[in-house]
Amino acid sequence: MSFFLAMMLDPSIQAKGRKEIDTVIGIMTEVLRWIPPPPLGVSHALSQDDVYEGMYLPKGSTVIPNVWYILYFLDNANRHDESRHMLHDPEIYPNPMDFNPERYQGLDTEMEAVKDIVFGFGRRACPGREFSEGTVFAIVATVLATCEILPTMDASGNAVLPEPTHLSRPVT
Ligand code: HEM
Repeated sequence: MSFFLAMMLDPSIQAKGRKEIDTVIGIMTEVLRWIPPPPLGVSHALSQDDVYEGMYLPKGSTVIPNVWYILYFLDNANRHDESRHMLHDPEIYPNPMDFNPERYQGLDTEMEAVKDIVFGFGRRACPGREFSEGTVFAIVATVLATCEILPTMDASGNAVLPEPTHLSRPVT
């Protein structure tokens, strides 16, 4: 849904994706960063006592990863040394609520860093990641190649653009 919303709001990105297949991965990554499907990841219970940034966390605590605004250490030397980054950190992703696939400049390291967060981390990271990436890529590429995503029109023929607002709670 985020993909269709983004394409409707900016037809120029849609046109670029249609023309240059290389940009599809950037579009796909930006869909995942812009509105991460699990904005608070998946919560876990600590199996042993832990300390995070000087805070003592006893065994059994529930930990909720704030993927939207998470603090995350990257060991990739090609990226920001010892940086912490979040999917909506304005220092890493300027104007984070703008949908801008060009922010990755086509660099795999930049795009992988987003997916390393969206799909969770450590031993319980999403086992469906590769499957999802392949499926989303196929859907995005096929839709862009065969369809034009347009907004609805009012009685006078003016485009009615949806407001990109989001709920701050889970939807059941
Ligand atoms: C865009 C699509 C998807 C996203 C963003 C996503 C994201 C996630 C996240 C954040 C977790 C929790 C990781 C953690 O605990 O740190 C997770 C777990 C999991 N995902 Fe996905 N997922 C996606 C699609 C799928 C698909 C298609 C499958 C199966 C075919 C799948 C199967 C699972 C399973 C089985 C777990 C639990 C792993 C465990 O607890 O050991 N996911 N996913």
